Amino acid sequence: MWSVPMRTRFRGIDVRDGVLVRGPAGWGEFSPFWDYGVPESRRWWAAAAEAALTGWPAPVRDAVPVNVTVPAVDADRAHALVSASGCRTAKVKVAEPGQTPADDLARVEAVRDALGPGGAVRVDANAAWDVDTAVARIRQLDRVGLEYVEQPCATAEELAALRRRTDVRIAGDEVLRRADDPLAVDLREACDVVVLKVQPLGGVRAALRVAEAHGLPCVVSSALESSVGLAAGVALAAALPELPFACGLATGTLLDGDVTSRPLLPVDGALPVRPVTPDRLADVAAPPGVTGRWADRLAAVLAA
Ligand SMILES: O=C(O)CCC(=O)C1=CC=C[C@@H](O)[C@@H]1C(=O)O
Ligand SMILES: [Mg+2]
Repeated sequence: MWSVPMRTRFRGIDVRDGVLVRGPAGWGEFSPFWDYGVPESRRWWAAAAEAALTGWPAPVRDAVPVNVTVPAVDADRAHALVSASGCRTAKVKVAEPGQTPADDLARVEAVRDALGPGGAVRVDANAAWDVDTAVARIRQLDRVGLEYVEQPCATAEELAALRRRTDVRIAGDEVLRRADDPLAVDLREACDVVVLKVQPLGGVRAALRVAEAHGLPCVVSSALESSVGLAAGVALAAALPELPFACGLATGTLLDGDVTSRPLLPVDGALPVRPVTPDRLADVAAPPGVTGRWADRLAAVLAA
């Protein structure tokens, strides 16, 4: 069990932790967020089991372009993060609690300034808006030119209603990864892009099936994993027949530490497709109380 502080609070999280498992095919990660219950966490376990027992399909590319992920920080910090990243695409968190529309606009403008006109800016609202609010906010943020807006509203019906009222592409994230059956959600009118996350979808092969079922362009993004979990995301991105957009897999830079001495961090806006060996487990070992909570959680997921 590992535990690492976040450099910046993200999604209300200050510390990220999880379980690594080793099997004949390699290492897998099980790290559902603490607010996720047992039924939802089963798919996260399936992803870890796949990595450890079976491994992943063969890659069709040897590098994966990635976006820098910009938390809900002030405009100056956002500018510095993007400038330091080496990435040509940035994903900016908007509509977070405590942030005003003016804060969001200032952050997005700073990111556009850091990237220059040739870069791509996307935003993620994590389902915070109703349709009318989304129309208004997207119109305002699109002043800088948006590549897409990720999960502006909660449901597929709302996304479809919004999509009829905006020219900016809509990407679906929670609508898929938190669905009871991600294969069965009807996204035809709702989305232009689907966001695939390996653990929430139950593994690399399961995510490839989701991609095939929806037939839309895909972006692979992380669940804020250690480099062991990120490697599964890279494997998915490397196995997709087409990869038209940068992926959200550069989140290693949000963690203040990692399970390996060779973390998966972006170089020139891309991650290499390569195995990750967790050789720093002793340095990032979770404290005893946290280890006990993970053991209980794993037992509950395996029991049912
Ligand atoms: O997509 C990225 O750039 C990084 C990953 C990321 O943003 C997320 C990871 C995990 C939980 C989420 O709140 C968040 C997202 O909503 O996409
Ligand atoms: Mg998202």
